[in-house]
Amino acid sequence: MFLPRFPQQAALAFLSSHLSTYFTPSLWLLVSLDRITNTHSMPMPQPPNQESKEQEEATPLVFDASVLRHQLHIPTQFIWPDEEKANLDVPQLLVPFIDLRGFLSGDPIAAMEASRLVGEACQKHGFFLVLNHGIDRQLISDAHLFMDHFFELPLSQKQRAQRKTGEHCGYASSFTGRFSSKLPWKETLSFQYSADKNSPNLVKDYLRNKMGEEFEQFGKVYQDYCEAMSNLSLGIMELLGMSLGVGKAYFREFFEGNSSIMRLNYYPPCQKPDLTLGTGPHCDPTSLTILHQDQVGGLQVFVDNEWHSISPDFNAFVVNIGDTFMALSNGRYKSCLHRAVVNSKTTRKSLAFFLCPRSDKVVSPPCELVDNLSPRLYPDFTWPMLLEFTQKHYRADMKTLETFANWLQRKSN
Ligand SMILES: C=C1C[C@]23C[C@@]1(O)CC[C@H]2[C@@]12CCC[C@@](C)(C(=O)O1)[C@H]2[C@@H]3C(=O)O
Ligand SMILES: O=C(O)CCC(=O)C(=O)O
Ligand SMILES: [Fe+2]
Repeated sequence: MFLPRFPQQAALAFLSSHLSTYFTPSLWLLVSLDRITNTHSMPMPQPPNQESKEQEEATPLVFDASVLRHQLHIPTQFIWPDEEKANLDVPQLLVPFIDLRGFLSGDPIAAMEASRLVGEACQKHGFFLVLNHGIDRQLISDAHLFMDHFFELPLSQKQRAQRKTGEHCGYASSFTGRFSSKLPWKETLSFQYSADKNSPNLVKDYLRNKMGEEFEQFGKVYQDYCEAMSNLSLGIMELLGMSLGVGKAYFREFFEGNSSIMRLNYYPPCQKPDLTLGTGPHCDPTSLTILHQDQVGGLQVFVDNEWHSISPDFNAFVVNIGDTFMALSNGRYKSCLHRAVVNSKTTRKSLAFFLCPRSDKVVSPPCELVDNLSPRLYPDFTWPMLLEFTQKHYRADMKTLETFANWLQRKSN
């Protein structure tokens, strides 16, 4: 159900998010509030008529999964055009499983082999999996468990951390405030992480301040998780540096003190998964993404003109190159289009750590990667400049850096 902000319906929206705690799903089905408001009669499933469609399109929306899941028809704003619609049955992507055990224990031969595999995958599509990464299993399980606690809260409580217009952190139920079509079927909670020694508790403090004292433990889990992700990404930066022939210290040092973004993606079941998308096609504008998906599956990557899936594996992290690293490698390594599909039965969760350089770092490739045969592809920039661009221009193709470069050029004229 959509919760338009007309006075009478706003009251119902409020009621719905509060009463959901006490009403069982079967009761909800009987007391379908929108049907009562629109027709003053008990619900009879019907296709949306023109009038209700127009009303739906004209009013701001709230994505409340606890209510939406009982709707027979999903709102048009979530229906993707035919050429972009999800295909749930796609071939698997061949991605290397990179065993980090030897590298992490200091074995130089294992490090060479791991960097070779990483380099190969990054030239093809920029996706690979890491195993034996050294991250505590309990920490990963806790990070998933605390996601359930958060997203199962009534909407009004999650909205304590509401993402505001122009900001990229906080709680967002879909992108209802930002876009009016092709909306993703998901809720997210995003926050900033800093590896700077002067901000040791950024995540913990942010979550406690937004959500209240009782979220102390919640904050601690994600503070620890981000720290673990930051360390793992610095290790991967060593492998990337070796594979590009600039030495293992180069990118590691570049990302020390990183100022990154953590995002919890929560995809409720959708009654029409073939019409919707959990996350629309995009390239990550950030540097490196380390993703942990639960056992449900839904991540797809566009390679060789076709969507491919990456199956979930609790023991593995999915790593992908983002646009910022593509620029740092002077285009040698690919930032690849990907998306997430949803399903009709099970909620899906993923934890995404987006590595970003400290805000004052200039993104410029090392001189070893620039010569007559490989001239500079992108201008110098800082991460906050690219972030400003992606917040103002939604992109669903692989040309973000080119369009960003033109935008920078126009801005400087
Ligand atoms: C649809 C989008 C949301 C996003 C920007 C983008 O155009 C593509 C990726 C998304 C992402 C992922 C990492 C964090 C984030 C802030 C970013 O820079 O790129 C988000 C953007 C967002 O949520 O606004
Ligand atoms: O949930 C997923 O599998 C992918 C999410 C994603 O691509 C993102 O958050 O940028
Ligand atoms: Fe992504």
